[in-house]
Amino acid sequence: MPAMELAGNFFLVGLMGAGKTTVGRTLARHTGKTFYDSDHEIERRTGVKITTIFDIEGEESFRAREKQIIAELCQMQDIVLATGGGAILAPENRQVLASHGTVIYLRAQIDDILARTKHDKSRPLLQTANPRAKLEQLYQQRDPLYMEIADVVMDTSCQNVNTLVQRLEQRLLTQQP
Ligand SMILES: Nc1ncnc2c1ncn2[C@@H]1O[C@H](COP(=O)(O)OP(=O)(O)O)[C@@H](O)[C@H]1O
Ligand SMILES: O=C(O)C1=C[C@@H](OP(=O)(O)O)[C@@H](O)[C@H](O)C1
Ligand SMILES: [Mg+2]
Repeated sequence: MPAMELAGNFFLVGLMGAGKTTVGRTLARHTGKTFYDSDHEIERRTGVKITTIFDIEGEESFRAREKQIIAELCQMQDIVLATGGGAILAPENRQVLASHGTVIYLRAQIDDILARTKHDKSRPLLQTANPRAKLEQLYQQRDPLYMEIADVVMDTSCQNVNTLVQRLEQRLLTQQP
C-alpha cells in the first residue's frame, strides 16, 4: 500500500535536534498532507524568532503561545505537525496531541543531537556552556512524557532522512486500523 493512503494526522515529538521539522516536512510531502511546525507558526504570528521571544518574554510566555497554537492545529484534518521539543511538558498539550492523531516520538541519541545542533544558535535552551549536560537533563525529564503519548517510537540514528521516513511510513502502515 502506498504511503499516500496513510489516514489522519501525524504529530512528531522528541528532543531538540531529533529531526521533527526535517522528518515532518518529508513525511508530509510523501503522504500529501499539509505540513505545520508549531515553532514556525509562532514565528509567523509574532513576526519574530523564537530566540527573541525567549529573550524578551521568557520561556513561560513562549509556552503559553505554544499551547494556543497546538490546540488550534490539532483541530485540523490531514496534517503533519512538528512540535517543539518542550511541547509535551504541558498536560493539556499531551492530551490534545494524543487524542487528535498518531503521535510519533523521534528518539535520538544525545551524541547525534549534539552533532546536528553544534553550529545552531536558534535553540535558546542549548545556548549554555554545557549543552550535553542540558540535553541529558532534558532527556531524563522528557523521555517519560514522550513515551506516555507515543503511538510509534522511531530511532533516528539513521543519517539519511529519506530512508528514515520510508521506515517510518512502513511502521505507520502497520498501525492503521
Ligand atoms: N536523520 C537525520 N540524520 C542527519 N541529520 C538530521 C537528521 N534529521 C535531522 N537532521 C538535521 O539535524 C538538524 C536538526 O533537525 P530539525 O529537523 O530541525 O530537528 P528538530 O525539529 O527536532 O529540532 C537539521 O540540520 C537537520 O538537517
Ligand atoms: O525543547 C524545547 O524546549 C524547545 C525546542 C525548540 O524546538 P525544536 O525541538 O524543533 O528544536 C523550540 O520550540 C524552543 O527552542 C524550545
Ligand atoms: Mg523543529
